[in-house]
Amino acid sequence: MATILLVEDDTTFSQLLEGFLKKHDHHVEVKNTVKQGISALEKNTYELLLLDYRLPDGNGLEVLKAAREKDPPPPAIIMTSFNDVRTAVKAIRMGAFDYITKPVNPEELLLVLNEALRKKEQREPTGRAASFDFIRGKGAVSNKLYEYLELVAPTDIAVILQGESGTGKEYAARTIHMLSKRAGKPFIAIDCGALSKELASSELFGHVKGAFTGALQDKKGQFEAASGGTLFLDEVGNLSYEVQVKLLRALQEKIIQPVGGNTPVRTDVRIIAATNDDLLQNVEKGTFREDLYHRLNEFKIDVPSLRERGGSDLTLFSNHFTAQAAAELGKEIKGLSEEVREIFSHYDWPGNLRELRNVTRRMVLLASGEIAGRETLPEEMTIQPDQHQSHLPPVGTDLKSLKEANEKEHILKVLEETRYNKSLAAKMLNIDRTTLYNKMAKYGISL
Ligand SMILES: Nc1ncnc2c1ncn2[C@@H]1O[C@H](COP(=O)(O)OP(=O)(O)OP(=O)(O)O)[C@@H](O)[C@H]1O
Repeated sequence: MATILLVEDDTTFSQLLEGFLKKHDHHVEVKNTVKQGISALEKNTYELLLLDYRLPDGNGLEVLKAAREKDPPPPAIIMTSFNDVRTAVKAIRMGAFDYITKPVNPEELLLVLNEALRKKEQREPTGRAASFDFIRGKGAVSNKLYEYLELVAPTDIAVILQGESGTGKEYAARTIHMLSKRAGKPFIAIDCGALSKELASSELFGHVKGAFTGALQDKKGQFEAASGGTLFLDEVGNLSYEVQVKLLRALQEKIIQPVGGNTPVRTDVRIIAATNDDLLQNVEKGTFREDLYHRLNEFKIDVPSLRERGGSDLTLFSNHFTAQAAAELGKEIKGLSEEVREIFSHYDWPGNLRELRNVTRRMVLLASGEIAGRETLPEEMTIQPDQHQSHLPPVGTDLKSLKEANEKEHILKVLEETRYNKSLAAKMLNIDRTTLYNKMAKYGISL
């Protein structure tokens, strides 16, 4: 049983959810606005947050931000529409545990919720690396990734894993740990994006009683908890300058100093850092210390996006996630239909493996036969570009309309040529992805 804060403005839906969660022995408190959500967080402690993205006075990310001030910050799940998957990706970067797309399927929610609560427990100090199903992939790009993981694993060098959200950086870090001589010791993952400036030092290095208001007793930090093992710093670019200085010292001198304490403590941890951003750019912008960058960057591994992994990996991963969801949900699903595979191959997966896992899990939940078909896909994934064309007003004869019609036609052509790989299409069109998305929205192309 967990105490859950649900922030959702649709009252009918929130009542339904509340009833459903209560039936599963959870205690639920419902708030309808960002303001109410933040004020509830100030007064009470919750084990999990369930946040609607669009709220009348703002969005769920604002509540998420306020939750980072809590020690420890509770895991949060964002509920969002499929079209807002990019927002969800942003939420994950800000420390959300996961997202689910609306309309929310209660069984799916329960699954994600239990996973979040389980993971919360695992993250408590001294947790060993939990067993996990790591799929290597079989395309050339995936082989290269695994080769690098194997190569660095037996050493003690610091590693930066760079890749888009949901590409499997934490999984890659766990793999390095499991293949290393530290495998028998703890693997501790810290989501630096989820820590406030104030809490980050105490979370990493610990504190002594009385160090600040609320420090009621000595607390060991994660450096000590991971002793002999591996510390995974996710979204390392989010650490404040002050914490970066302390981290550098910990890495260089292998000693840490708990907040408010005078006695240095020796540490022995291997650091693996992950980032979505190009940290070097952050160095140039002055938001990330250059000396720390070099210290962390003893070896850098690019974790490929799902688009880059190629079709055979897409099949491999979707089979894996389908089987995984079928086992978890006790359903007899054998696979996905050919039509679904075709749609998958045209979609560009901005949320990468996490999004593929979420989409397949939902499909397994909704499927009634042995094969999950097109009808179980989120509707937005099944719209063809030519369907949009028929909805558009007829092309005018003025120059502006002609130019736009040409532009639209050209974008569609390039999208087709690239099999709807939007990154590649943007490259070919010599525009950035955001511009391409804007133009697609303008012309009603939404594959
Ligand atoms: N190699 C893999 N084999 C099987 N599943 C994987 C693998 N990599 C990732 N996944 C799945 O994708 C999900 C997201 O992976 P992970 O959390 O490692 O991504 P990430 O890159 O660290 O994300 P973020 O940047 O948002 O922190 C995992 O929970 C898991 O379900």
